[in-house]
Amino acid sequence: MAPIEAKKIIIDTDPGIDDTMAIFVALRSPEVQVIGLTTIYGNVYTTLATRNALHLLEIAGRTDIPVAEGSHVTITKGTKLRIADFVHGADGLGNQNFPPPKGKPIEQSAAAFLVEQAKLYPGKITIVALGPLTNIALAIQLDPVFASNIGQIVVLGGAFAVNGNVNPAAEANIFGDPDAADIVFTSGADVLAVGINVTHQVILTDADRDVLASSSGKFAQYLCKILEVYFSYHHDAYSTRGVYLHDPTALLAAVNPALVTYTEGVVRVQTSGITRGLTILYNKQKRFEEVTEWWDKPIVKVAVTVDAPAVVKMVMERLMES
Ligand SMILES: O=c1[nH]cnc2c1ncn2[C@@H]1O[C@H](CO)[C@@H](O)[C@H]1O
Repeated sequence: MAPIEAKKIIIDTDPGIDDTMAIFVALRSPEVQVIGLTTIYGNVYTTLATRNALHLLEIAGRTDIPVAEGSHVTITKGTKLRIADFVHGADGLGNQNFPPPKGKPIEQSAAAFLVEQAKLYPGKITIVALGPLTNIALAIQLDPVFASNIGQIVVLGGAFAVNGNVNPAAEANIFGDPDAADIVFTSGADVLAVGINVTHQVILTDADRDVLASSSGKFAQYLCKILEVYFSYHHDAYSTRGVYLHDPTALLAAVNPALVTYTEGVVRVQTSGITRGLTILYNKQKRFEEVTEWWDKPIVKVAVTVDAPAVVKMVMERLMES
């Protein structure tokens, strides 16, 4: 039997402590081949996201993987960005003051890289989008066939029928660029949204962190250095005893789709007002009298359940390998 070809993935990322976990888990997942990282603002500004992405690949010994720098502004050229340094530390990596990386990003922009790779491997590439969706929306605008060329876009974002984490309406990645998110959700691409309604079920506990700390694995050791800021933020902001594994859950949904179940419908994003960033899924159960903003838009997938113990187990096992 021919060996199963590893799924090609590009991680669009704003590292970020949980981004770091997701990137490391991806590099330890034989089911996928990471063919590039593209960077975006969110947890940090884009320049720092690029620096951190290069640094993480150097830590992992994977400088063969290209990093393409993404947009510094929103899709509407907005420069007033919301940066979650209070969740990840000022450097995005738990205030560790790591030395600057030796490597450089490639010349191509993130959007151009995404377009090129989707053309090279039509239907074969999965984008795992861990930050605001500006780069993906730019790729959609750059190339009219990008949405059909791309295999799947797994979006870590949205708060479907639950409160957000920026405010009661909005989840951070969608709030970061709601216009871009609406472009992606209505593009016709195969989109799977993994929202915080799902990722808030996946918790790495204080006890799990102790187990990680006892591992001599390179990734486990590195993570234990940077996790403190993420844990203390969660202890202050939520009453959970542990941290949410947002980005690793989305990544593992791409690695093994059987870890989540999903429903299908049309997703629109509120782009203005007090509910800016709100994600609303129309489940197609009612035929409305009126023509709505949802009616003629393509269907996407929205995750509804996750096998949380399996996700935590995979994250732990893969991070603890030496
Ligand atoms: O409270 C928060 N505010 C802003 N960003 C957050 C918060 N909690 C987690 N994240 C970051 O945003 C994504 C999930 O929404 C995750 O990538 C996480 O790192």
